[in-house]
Amino acid sequence: MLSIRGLTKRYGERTALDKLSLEIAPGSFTVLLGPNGAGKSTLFQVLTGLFAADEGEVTVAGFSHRSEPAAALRSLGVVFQQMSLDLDLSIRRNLSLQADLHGLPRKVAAERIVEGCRRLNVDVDLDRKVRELSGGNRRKVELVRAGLHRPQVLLMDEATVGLDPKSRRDLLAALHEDVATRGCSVLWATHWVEEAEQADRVVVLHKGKLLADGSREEVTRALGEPSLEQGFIARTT
Ligand SMILES: Nc1ncnc2c1ncn2[C@@H]1O[C@H](COP(=O)(O)OP(=O)(O)OP(=O)(O)O)[C@@H](O)[C@H]1O
Repeated sequence: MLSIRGLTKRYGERTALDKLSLEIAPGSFTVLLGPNGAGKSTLFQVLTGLFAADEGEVTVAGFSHRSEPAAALRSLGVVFQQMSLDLDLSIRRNLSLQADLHGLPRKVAAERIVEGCRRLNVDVDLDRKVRELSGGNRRKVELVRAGLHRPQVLLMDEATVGLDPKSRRDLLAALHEDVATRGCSVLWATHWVEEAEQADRVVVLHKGKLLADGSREEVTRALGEPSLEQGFIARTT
Protein backbone atom coordinates (compact mmCIF):
# COMPACT_ATOMS: atom_id res chain seq x y z
CA MET A 1 0.00 0.00 0.00
CA LEU A 2 2.84 2.37 0.91
CA SER A 3 6.34 1.48 -0.10
CA ILE A 4 9.37 3.54 0.92
CA ARG A 5 12.73 2.44 -0.43
CA GLY A 6 16.12 3.89 0.45
CA LEU A 7 14.77 7.36 1.24
CA THR A 8 17.39 9.98 2.08
CA LYS A 9 16.72 13.64 2.78
CA ARG A 10 19.44 16.09 3.76
CA TYR A 11 19.20 19.69 4.93
CA GLY A 12 22.70 20.92 4.08
CA GLU A 13 25.07 18.90 6.24
CA ARG A 14 22.27 17.40 8.32
CA THR A 15 20.79 14.06 7.27
CA ALA A 16 17.14 13.95 8.38
CA LEU A 17 16.28 10.64 6.67
CA ASP A 18 19.02 8.11 6.15
CA LYS A 19 18.31 5.40 3.52
CA LEU A 20 14.96 4.70 5.14
CA SER A 21 12.97 1.70 3.87
CA LEU A 22 9.50 0.76 5.06
CA GLU A 23 6.61 -1.27 3.63
CA ILE A 24 3.12 -0.55 4.98
CA ALA A 25 0.51 -3.24 4.29
CA PRO A 26 -3.14 -2.55 3.41
CA GLY A 27 -5.53 -2.55 6.38
CA SER A 28 -2.89 -1.83 9.00
CA PHE A 29 -2.37 0.71 11.74
CA THR A 30 1.32 1.51 12.12
CA VAL A 31 2.67 3.80 14.80
CA LEU A 32 5.82 5.65 13.83
CA LEU A 33 7.41 6.37 17.17
CA GLY A 34 10.23 8.88 17.23
CA PRO A 35 11.62 11.49 19.61
CA ASN A 36 11.84 15.18 18.63
CA GLY A 37 14.08 15.54 15.60
CA ALA A 38 13.86 11.85 14.58
CA GLY A 39 12.69 12.77 11.06
CA LYS A 40 8.93 12.08 11.30
CA SER A 41 7.79 15.42 9.84
CA THR A 42 10.46 15.31 7.17
CA LEU A 43 9.24 11.87 6.14
CA PHE A 44 5.66 13.16 5.85
CA GLN A 45 6.78 16.22 3.91
CA VAL A 46 8.57 13.98 1.41
CA LEU A 47 5.65 11.52 1.21
CA THR A 48 3.22 14.34 0.45
CA GLY A 49 5.47 15.87 -2.18
CA LEU A 50 6.25 19.09 -0.27
CA PHE A 51 9.97 18.32 -0.39
CA ALA A 52 11.85 16.17 -2.85
CA ALA A 53 14.01 13.40 -1.43
CA ASP A 54 17.71 13.36 -2.32
CA GLU A 55 17.58 9.62 -2.93
CA GLY A 56 15.08 6.79 -2.83
CA GLU A 57 11.64 5.91 -4.09
CA VAL A 58 8.08 6.09 -2.81
CA THR A 59 5.06 4.20 -4.15
CA VAL A 60 1.51 4.84 -2.86
CA ALA A 61 -1.25 2.36 -3.74
CA GLY A 62 0.89 1.16 -6.62
CA PHE A 63 1.58 4.66 -8.01
CA SER A 64 5.15 5.86 -8.12
CA HIS A 65 5.88 9.33 -6.79
CA ARG A 66 8.29 9.82 -9.65
CA SER A 67 6.26 8.66 -12.66
CA GLU A 68 2.63 9.13 -11.46
CA PRO A 69 2.81 11.84 -8.79
CA ALA A 70 -0.81 13.06 -9.09
CA ALA A 71 -2.25 9.56 -8.63
CA ALA A 72 0.17 8.83 -5.77
CA LEU A 73 -0.78 12.03 -3.94
CA ARG A 74 -4.52 11.45 -4.51
CA SER A 75 -4.16 8.16 -2.64
CA LEU A 76 -2.94 9.96 0.49
CA GLY A 77 -4.75 11.88 3.21
CA VAL A 78 -2.69 13.85 5.68
CA VAL A 79 -2.88 15.82 8.91
CA PHE A 80 0.23 17.86 9.63
CA GLN A 81 1.38 19.17 12.99
CA GLN A 82 0.66 22.77 11.93
CA MET A 83 -3.01 23.67 11.48
CA SER A 84 -3.83 24.48 7.86
CA LEU A 85 -7.54 25.42 7.87
CA ASP A 86 -8.72 28.81 6.59
CA LEU A 87 -9.76 30.58 9.81
CA ASP A 88 -12.15 32.97 8.04
CA LEU A 89 -14.18 30.25 6.34
CA SER A 90 -16.80 28.03 7.96
CA ILE A 91 -16.17 24.40 8.82
CA ARG A 92 -18.43 23.33 5.97
CA ARG A 93 -16.66 25.60 3.45
CA ASN A 94 -13.20 24.43 4.49
CA LEU A 95 -14.32 20.87 3.98
CA SER A 96 -16.22 21.42 0.73
CA LEU A 97 -13.19 23.17 -0.77
CA GLN A 98 -11.15 20.05 -0.13
CA ALA A 99 -13.92 17.88 -1.58
CA ASP A 100 -13.93 20.08 -4.71
CA LEU A 101 -10.16 19.69 -5.04
CA HIS A 102 -10.69 15.95 -5.18
CA GLY A 103 -13.63 16.24 -7.59
CA LEU A 104 -16.21 14.71 -5.23
CA PRO A 105 -19.83 15.15 -6.36
CA ARG A 106 -21.57 17.83 -4.22
CA LYS A 107 -24.10 15.41 -2.70
CA VAL A 108 -21.47 12.85 -1.72
CA ALA A 109 -19.29 15.61 -0.26
CA ALA A 110 -22.17 17.07 1.78
CA GLU A 111 -23.00 13.63 3.23
CA ARG A 112 -19.39 12.81 4.07
CA ILE A 113 -18.91 16.21 5.74
CA VAL A 114 -21.89 15.73 8.03
CA GLU A 115 -21.07 12.09 8.75
CA GLY A 116 -17.37 12.77 9.43
CA CYS A 117 -18.12 15.64 11.81
CA ARG A 118 -20.71 13.55 13.64
CA ARG A 119 -18.34 10.62 14.02
CA LEU A 120 -15.61 12.77 15.53
CA ASN A 121 -18.07 14.73 17.67
CA VAL A 122 -17.41 18.14 16.16
CA ASP A 123 -19.95 19.60 18.56
CA VAL A 124 -20.71 22.96 16.92
CA ASP A 125 -22.72 24.35 14.03
CA LEU A 126 -20.88 23.46 10.80
CA ASP A 127 -21.54 26.98 9.47
CA ARG A 128 -19.44 28.59 12.19
CA LYS A 129 -16.14 30.12 11.22
CA VAL A 130 -13.08 28.02 12.11
CA ARG A 131 -11.67 31.09 13.94
CA GLU A 132 -14.42 30.68 16.55
CA LEU A 133 -13.62 27.02 17.30
CA SER A 134 -11.62 25.54 20.15
CA GLY A 135 -8.23 24.03 19.29
CA GLY A 136 -9.66 20.55 19.71
CA ASN A 137 -12.53 21.13 17.30
CA ARG A 138 -10.17 22.67 14.74
CA ARG A 139 -8.08 19.53 14.94
CA LYS A 140 -11.07 17.30 14.42
CA VAL A 141 -12.12 19.29 11.33
CA GLU A 142 -8.65 18.71 9.89
CA LEU A 143 -9.04 15.01 10.51
CA VAL A 144 -12.42 14.92 8.78
CA ARG A 145 -10.86 16.80 5.86
CA ALA A 146 -8.00 14.28 5.53
CA GLY A 147 -10.44 11.41 5.05
CA LEU A 148 -13.04 13.06 2.80
CA HIS A 149 -11.76 11.57 -0.46
CA ARG A 150 -11.40 8.15 1.21
CA PRO A 151 -7.64 7.86 0.66
CA GLN A 152 -6.02 4.45 0.88
CA VAL A 153 -3.23 5.75 3.09
CA LEU A 154 -3.70 8.20 5.96
CA LEU A 155 -0.68 10.03 7.34
CA MET A 156 -1.11 11.51 10.79
CA ASP A 157 1.65 13.69 12.20
CA GLU A 158 1.11 14.24 15.94
CA ALA A 159 -2.60 14.26 15.16
CA THR A 160 -3.78 14.33 18.78
CA VAL A 161 -2.01 17.58 19.70
CA GLY A 162 -4.64 19.83 21.27
CA LEU A 163 -7.20 17.06 21.81
CA ASP A 164 -8.58 16.17 25.24
CA PRO A 165 -8.49 12.48 26.29
CA LYS A 166 -12.03 11.73 25.09
CA SER A 167 -11.44 13.36 21.69
CA ARG A 168 -8.15 11.49 21.39
CA ARG A 169 -9.97 8.22 22.06
CA ASP A 170 -12.74 9.11 19.56
CA LEU A 171 -10.17 9.83 16.89
CA LEU A 172 -8.19 6.66 17.43
CA ALA A 173 -11.40 4.59 17.47
CA ALA A 174 -12.61 6.19 14.21
CA LEU A 175 -9.31 5.46 12.50
CA HIS A 176 -9.18 1.87 13.72
CA GLU A 177 -12.72 1.48 12.35
CA ASP A 178 -11.60 2.84 8.96
CA VAL A 179 -8.73 0.37 8.91
CA ALA A 180 -11.06 -2.53 9.72
CA THR A 181 -13.94 -1.57 7.42
CA ARG A 182 -12.29 0.20 4.48
CA GLY A 183 -8.94 -1.59 4.55
CA CYS A 184 -7.01 1.69 4.47
CA SER A 185 -3.61 2.00 6.11
CA VAL A 186 -2.72 4.51 8.79
CA LEU A 187 0.79 5.73 9.50
CA TRP A 188 0.55 7.53 12.82
CA ALA A 189 3.59 9.57 13.87
CA THR A 190 3.94 10.38 17.54
CA HIS A 191 6.37 10.59 20.42
CA TRP A 192 3.71 9.35 22.85
CA VAL A 193 4.31 5.67 23.58
CA GLU A 194 0.76 5.18 24.91
CA GLU A 195 -0.61 5.84 21.40
CA ALA A 196 1.11 2.62 20.29
CA GLU A 197 -1.15 0.56 22.54
CA GLN A 198 -3.56 -0.71 19.86
CA ALA A 199 -1.14 -0.54 16.93
CA ASP A 200 -0.72 -3.55 14.64
CA ARG A 201 2.87 -2.54 14.23
CA VAL A 202 5.34 -0.16 15.86
CA VAL A 203 8.24 1.38 13.98
CA VAL A 204 10.84 3.30 15.96
CA LEU A 205 12.61 6.06 14.07
CA HIS A 206 15.77 7.64 15.45
CA LYS A 207 18.12 10.02 13.64
CA GLY A 208 16.41 9.25 10.35
CA LYS A 209 16.90 5.46 10.63
CA LEU A 210 14.75 2.56 11.77
CA LEU A 211 15.79 1.39 15.21
CA ALA A 212 13.15 -1.32 15.66
CA ASP A 213 10.13 -2.64 13.76
CA GLY A 214 7.46 -5.19 14.70
CA SER A 215 4.57 -5.79 17.07
CA ARG A 216 4.59 -3.86 20.34
CA GLU A 217 6.00 -6.92 22.11
CA GLU A 218 8.69 -7.52 19.47
CA VAL A 219 9.80 -3.90 19.57
CA THR A 220 9.87 -3.90 23.38
CA ARG A 221 12.10 -6.99 23.28
CA ALA A 222 14.33 -5.50 20.59
CA LEU A 223 14.86 -2.34 22.63
CA GLY A 224 15.94 -4.49 25.57
CA GLU A 225 14.03 -2.92 28.46
CA PRO A 226 11.01 -4.17 30.47
CA SER A 227 8.54 -1.78 28.79
CA LEU A 228 8.23 -0.09 25.42
CA GLU A 229 8.40 3.32 27.08
CA GLN A 230 11.56 2.48 29.01
CA GLY A 231 13.20 1.04 25.90
CA PHE A 232 12.16 3.99 23.75
CA ILE A 233 13.58 6.51 26.23
CA ALA A 234 16.76 4.51 26.83
CA ARG A 235 17.56 4.02 23.16
CA THR A 236 16.59 7.39 21.74
CA THR A 237 17.96 9.87 24.27
N1 LIG B 1 13.87 23.10 7.22
C1 LIG B 1 14.87 22.52 7.89
N2 LIG B 1 16.14 22.96 7.75
C2 LIG B 1 17.17 22.36 8.40
N3 LIG B 1 17.04 21.30 9.21
C3 LIG B 1 15.80 20.82 9.38
C4 LIG B 1 14.66 21.39 8.74
N4 LIG B 1 13.56 20.68 9.10
C5 LIG B 1 14.00 19.71 9.94
N5 LIG B 1 15.34 19.79 10.11
C6 LIG B 1 16.17 18.88 10.91
O1 LIG B 1 15.93 17.56 10.44
C7 LIG B 1 15.86 16.64 11.53
C8 LIG B 1 14.51 15.96 11.53
O2 LIG B 1 13.51 16.92 11.85
P1 LIG B 1 11.94 16.60 11.81
O3 LIG B 1 11.22 17.88 12.05
O4 LIG B 1 11.65 15.84 10.59
O5 LIG B 1 11.79 15.63 13.08
P2 LIG B 1 10.48 15.19 13.87
O6 LIG B 1 10.69 13.76 14.21
O7 LIG B 1 9.27 15.55 13.12
O8 LIG B 1 10.56 16.06 15.19
P3 LIG B 1 9.37 16.68 16.11
O9 LIG B 1 8.77 15.53 16.85
O10 LIG B 1 10.12 17.62 17.01
O11 LIG B 1 8.44 17.40 15.19
C9 LIG B 1 16.14 17.46 12.78
O12 LIG B 1 17.52 17.33 13.07
C10 LIG B 1 15.78 18.87 12.37
O13 LIG B 1 16.53 19.80 13.13
